[in-house]
Amino acid sequence: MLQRPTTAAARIIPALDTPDADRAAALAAALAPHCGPLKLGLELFAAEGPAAMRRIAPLAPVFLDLKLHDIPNTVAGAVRSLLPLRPAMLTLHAGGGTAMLAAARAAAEAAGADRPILLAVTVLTSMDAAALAATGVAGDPAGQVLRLAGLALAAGADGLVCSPQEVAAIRAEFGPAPYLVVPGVRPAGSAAGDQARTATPAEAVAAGADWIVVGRPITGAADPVAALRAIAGSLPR
Ligand SMILES: O=c1ccn([C@@H]2O[C@H](COP(=O)(O)O)[C@@H](O)[C@H]2O)c(=O)[nH]1
Repeated sequence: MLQRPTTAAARIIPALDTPDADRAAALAAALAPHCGPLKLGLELFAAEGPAAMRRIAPLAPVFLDLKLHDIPNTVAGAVRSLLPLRPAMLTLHAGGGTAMLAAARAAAEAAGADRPILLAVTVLTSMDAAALAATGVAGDPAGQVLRLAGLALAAGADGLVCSPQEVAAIRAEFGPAPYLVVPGVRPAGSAAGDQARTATPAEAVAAGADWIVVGRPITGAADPVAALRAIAGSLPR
């Protein structure tokens, strides 16, 4: 399994959110020497499929962010189908429940010591309290994040995806063991876009994030490598 990062730059996971495999590969080649894993998500996988993964994987460990969410048998099958691509990290929705997460873990075990880190997505960072309430979950998103975190870790998830605003509470409740991967980070002055629960990269790492996921602030910059390096330079040592 992938080890925790030991340098500031290695904490940064750029999100290669584009439907264009050539653009993703060019970004990956430029960014890989200056960052940690590279994130391949739904936009690129839906457009280009496993071929995109095969192009990116030689450059860096790949965080395959497909957010699996289906009945246990189907998710276990999807995990088995993805294992030959050798993702370093793989996401599932914690809301899929205990049986789904346990089935994913059992399927991933087939890859032995090289299996991907299984990350349970708690509450999407684009959701605020009102958006969450509209789904029938009243109250502060942090309460639901902690509830899903406990369920997911007990079911066999290795770590969690959460917003920077819940990192400290998760560390206080679950300690140092779970891998925490944190999107929704925004350098000071950059646009939040559709992200609702944000903080700066430095705040996320200071709170206890292992990795931060950064998409548009890097990929939308005139000089993505310079943007990435500026974020790395802002992180606590
Ligand atoms: O709760 C979540 C889970 C995943 N993501 C993903 O992270 C990146 C963030 O991109 P930005 O451009 O920096 O907003 C994106 O690929 C999402 O799919 C998330 O944002 N929140």
